[in-house]
Amino acid sequence: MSKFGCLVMGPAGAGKTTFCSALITHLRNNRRSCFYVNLDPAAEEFVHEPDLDIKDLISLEDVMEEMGLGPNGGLIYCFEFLLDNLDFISEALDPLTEEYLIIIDMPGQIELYTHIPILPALVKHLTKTGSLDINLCAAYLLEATFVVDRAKFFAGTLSAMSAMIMLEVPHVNILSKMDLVKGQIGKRELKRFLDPDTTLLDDDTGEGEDDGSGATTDTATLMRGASFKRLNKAVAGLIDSFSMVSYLRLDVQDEDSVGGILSYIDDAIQFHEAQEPREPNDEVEMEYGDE
Ligand SMILES: Nc1nc2c(ncn2[C@@H]2O[C@H](COP(=O)(O)OP(=O)(O)OP(=O)(O)O)[C@@H](O)[C@H]2O)c(=O)[nH]1
Repeated sequence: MSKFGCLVMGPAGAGKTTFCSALITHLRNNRRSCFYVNLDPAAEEFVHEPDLDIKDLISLEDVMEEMGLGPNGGLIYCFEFLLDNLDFISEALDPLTEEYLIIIDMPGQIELYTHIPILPALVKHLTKTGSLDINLCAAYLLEATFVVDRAKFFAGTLSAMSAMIMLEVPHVNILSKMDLVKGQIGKRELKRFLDPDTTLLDDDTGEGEDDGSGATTDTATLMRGASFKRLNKAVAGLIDSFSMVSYLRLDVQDEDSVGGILSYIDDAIQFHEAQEPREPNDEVEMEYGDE
């Protein structure tokens, strides 16, 4: 029996749970079934109650208290415990038919996506034949407000790429909270972030703006000096060579935006084998300010 799922990832506060909730509302409005899995052992509040919640297996609060661990060490302990108890997931997901979209809400600790091999082990269990065999798409969220700080945006893009490389499942990148940049960035400029234009890293004037507070803004946070320029160039080359990096725009208040992203996720899942991904962002349809 085929199963379909979406693993929702991204840094802390990127809007993962809000996106899951918008997806569930959209699916229900369109009479589609979904099964919501919360894998964040610290998450407390949900618009839609999870159908499966890691907290019923282990809670971060208990781990921190009983093991004397901090929040990050505690989270890793929770995931190691989950990997030792994968039946908790299998037993819940096994009976689901292909009518369901399984939505998996992940925690935001960046370590999970970059340098600990816990996620690949989990994804392997979810996707490989012989276990659950779910056709899985990863959705990686990055906050649209990062576009005002290019160094931050490209660092976020590198972490999205890291997750992409580590998991080896169909992957969509999403710029979340588009409402927060509406009216602040022109269409042409926005397009340079949606299909990351690495010359943005060269646009640094080298001076930065000093607002008199001792802090500097925007381009001032980019690295400078000859060695930093070389590093920026190497990062740009790496992102350029990875031609699949592009972002979809998410505005959770806009039903069409949520529906559009769902259709990319559906496509990524269904046509993974066809190797003919759609080209996102050929047109920027929504208005996000004047040129
Ligand atoms: N303006 C705006 N705020 C949003 C949007 N999505 C989420 N938020 C807010 O951003 C904050 C974090 O949202 P969450 O959905 O909890 O983010 P998360 O990625 O699940 O957070 P963690 O699980 O803690 O990593 C909340 O205060 C949300 O209300 C959005 O599209 N627009």
